[in-house]
Amino acid sequence: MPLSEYINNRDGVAGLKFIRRMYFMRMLGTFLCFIPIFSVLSEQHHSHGWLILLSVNAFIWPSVAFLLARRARQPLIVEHRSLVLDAAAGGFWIAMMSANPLPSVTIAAILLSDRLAAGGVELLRKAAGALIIGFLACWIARGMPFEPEISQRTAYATLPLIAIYVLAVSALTDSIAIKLRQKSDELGRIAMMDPLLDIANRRLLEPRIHHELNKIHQRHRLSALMFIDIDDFKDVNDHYGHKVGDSMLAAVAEILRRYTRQQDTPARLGGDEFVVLLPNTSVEEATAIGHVIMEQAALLQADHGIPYHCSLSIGIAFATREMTSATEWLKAADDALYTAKRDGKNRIFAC
Ligand SMILES: Nc1nc2c(ncn2[C@@H]2O[C@H](COP(=O)(O)OP(=O)(O)OP(=O)(O)O)[C@@H](O)[C@H]2O)c(=O)[nH]1
Repeated sequence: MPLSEYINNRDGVAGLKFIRRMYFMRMLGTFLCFIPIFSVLSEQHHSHGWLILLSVNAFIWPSVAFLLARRARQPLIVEHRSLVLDAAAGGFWIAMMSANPLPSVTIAAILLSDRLAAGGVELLRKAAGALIIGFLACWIARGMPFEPEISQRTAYATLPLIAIYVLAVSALTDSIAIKLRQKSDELGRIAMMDPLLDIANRRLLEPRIHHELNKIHQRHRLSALMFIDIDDFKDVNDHYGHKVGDSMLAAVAEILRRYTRQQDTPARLGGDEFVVLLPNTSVEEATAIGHVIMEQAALLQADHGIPYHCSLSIGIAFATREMTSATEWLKAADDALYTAKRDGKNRIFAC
């Protein structure tokens, strides 16, 4: 992913960070390019004026480009323009060096690969065009000189550019890759969570149910699926509004998080329906957990000021070796819940 795409997805603070990073990279790049270009120009006895212009390009331009981007309404567009300008300047200095091969090829390759990383193929195309135009304009104006000889001094002067800049670009790319990985992990986590309550959703629950079924098929053990539904929840919404309904859902989710064990997976399926996967759990243990959850829900009215007595119906189903899918097990738990509701609500039915 090009840097610009990464930055486009981020807020202004991160955009500013990007501009700062580019400032550092431009300072480093122009300084490292300055050394071999200065070496060639002085060997070719260019006038002081050109050496001063080179110094301005190397030491003043990076700060100007940084300020332009910082003050711009659309800093990224301005920064991209500066990157294209950098490429044109690179072409110009290559022509001024009479296309001296080692520094010319090194500078062109670094400029172009850097632009590819920063703005993808589109920026690369623009930068390559600017580099060629900058080069041809200056080269033709100078009578198309070519200087194939490389002095030892220029060869050594090019080495820091090759070594240090390539390392710096790799370090920058690595730090961005780490950030992208962290972002992707965070997005993965969000995708598995219910957007309203801080609790797992079906996307996380179903693979876990499937995994548990596989375990049950491998070695015989008892595991339960608990289906929980708030009784007459529609009345809560109708009488007290959705906000109170939402607080009740959040409070029930909190109870499920607190009163289930570490190996359990409490999740919200949708609406006022919750499911808890209880691996390696006996009938007594599952029923005891169900009772604790119901007792805590009954306390919500007094403890959390929820203006409605909260009662729950719970259906518990144990996996059988015949069950092959999460859907089958969920259906068995849903059927158990239906029985609890039908028998008068505010109760547990286990099968
Ligand atoms: N506040 C709130 N309400 C929701 C949300 N999602 C679904 N609901 C409401 O939850 C209610 C679910 O009601 P049901 O489970 O069908 O019926 P009930 O009133 O609970 O009756 P029983 O299940 O028979 O006890 C509906 O009124 C939905 O509009 C939500 O995120 N927030």
